Amino acid sequence: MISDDLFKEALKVLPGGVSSPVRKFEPHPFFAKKGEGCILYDVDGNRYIDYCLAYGPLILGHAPEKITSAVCEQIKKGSAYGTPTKAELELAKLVIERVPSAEMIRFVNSGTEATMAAIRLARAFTGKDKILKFEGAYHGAHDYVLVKPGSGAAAAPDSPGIPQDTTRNTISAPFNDEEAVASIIEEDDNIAAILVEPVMANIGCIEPEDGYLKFLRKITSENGILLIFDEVITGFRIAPGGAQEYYNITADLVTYGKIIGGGFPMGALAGPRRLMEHISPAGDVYQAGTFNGNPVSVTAGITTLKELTDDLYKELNKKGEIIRKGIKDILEDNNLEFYLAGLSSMFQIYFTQEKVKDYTSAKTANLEIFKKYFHSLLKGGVFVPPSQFECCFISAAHRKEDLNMTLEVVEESIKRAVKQSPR
Ligand SMILES: Cc1ncc(COP(=O)(O)O)c(C=O)c1O
Ligand SMILES: NCC(=O)CCC(=O)O
Repeated sequence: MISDDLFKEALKVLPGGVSSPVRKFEPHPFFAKKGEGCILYDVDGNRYIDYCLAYGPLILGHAPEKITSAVCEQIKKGSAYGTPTKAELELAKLVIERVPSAEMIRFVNSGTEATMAAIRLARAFTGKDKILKFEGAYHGAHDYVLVKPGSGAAAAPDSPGIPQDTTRNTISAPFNDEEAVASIIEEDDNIAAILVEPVMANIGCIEPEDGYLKFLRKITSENGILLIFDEVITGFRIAPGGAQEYYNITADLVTYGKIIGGGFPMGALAGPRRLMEHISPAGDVYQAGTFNGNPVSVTAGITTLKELTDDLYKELNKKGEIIRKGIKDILEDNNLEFYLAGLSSMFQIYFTQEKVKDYTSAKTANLEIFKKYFHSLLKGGVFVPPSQFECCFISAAHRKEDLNMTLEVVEESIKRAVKQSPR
């Protein structure tokens, strides 16, 4: 059966034909058959150089041999125990080695669970109710954070089904705007935490302006507010110690997901002992899960972190530079002033001439051009997330030839998309 037929079948049994809204695009998504290195194959016989990489976790590419064999060995010994394991202790230590601010860690099953637990802990610790997040930031699909969210939820914001009593405790501010945050804090002494994606990667890829994270650190410390870095995307991607290391800022709590599970379901919440010891059963802030610290995910996480050496990060950064320099040249050669964003092994082109620094400027992007660009890339054998408001990722498995081939397809696709779209 080909993707077209499978999608028709899927629509009958899966809401929207998919298991997560970001996966849907017109006329229908392709159905994946297998992934190998940086290549994703579909059931229709196509192959794509993959820059979606399952939305970020696959930093080593699809099915890396070391992970596959470690995981297979683990599965033979059991897939869940409901008891502690030596492996989760090993992963905890590996994270703590890389992330100096982390003295303790709680493993959960997703980024969503991690931010939910972080918020609960922050509220319990500070005795305050509200959280401040940023417009266009996505922290998962739970009630506390679906206020002006990014990613797929940007198209359908403020989901029905969330009590106003919940969302009234979530304030959002424009990113990279010091005054907005300062005035909210001045007027409200009931803020438990600022929750921030240090690099906003769910509305494309927006870096913090110079000094912005430092400002957040200072204003939170001065006002008894916890600073939570949501590093579900940046964690173990932009540096071994994530955005805390990259920008040299120490957050109070950090949430992880994606890469930490080595391509398997996992999230985590990490921080100093003084905070983490409030989590049950050490403390009374309840957090639990049947699959927390699942040995299969933990094994994949350990194997992945061990592969992520300084040399590998250098290589990944170099690949990011090749792609970004290549796209910059394409834009210049064609007299196009679109905004190119990215760092390390992350990138996105915004089809706008504005400098993108927050949700409002990101929203000036021409989505018609993006759609044409996306479909043209797909036709040329390059898969990126199907939304202007997601980020593209590069893996250790992408080779120079893949990057060069990609740049050819990108050039053709940008030209075609612009030509076909009235501006
Ligand atoms: C920054 C950030 N936080 C949290 C999440 C939620 O993670 P998950 O999809 O694993 O629940 C995501 C997912 O994309 C994310 O990008
Ligand atoms: N950047 C948004 C995501 O990664 C979400 C993935 C999903 O829900 O499938």
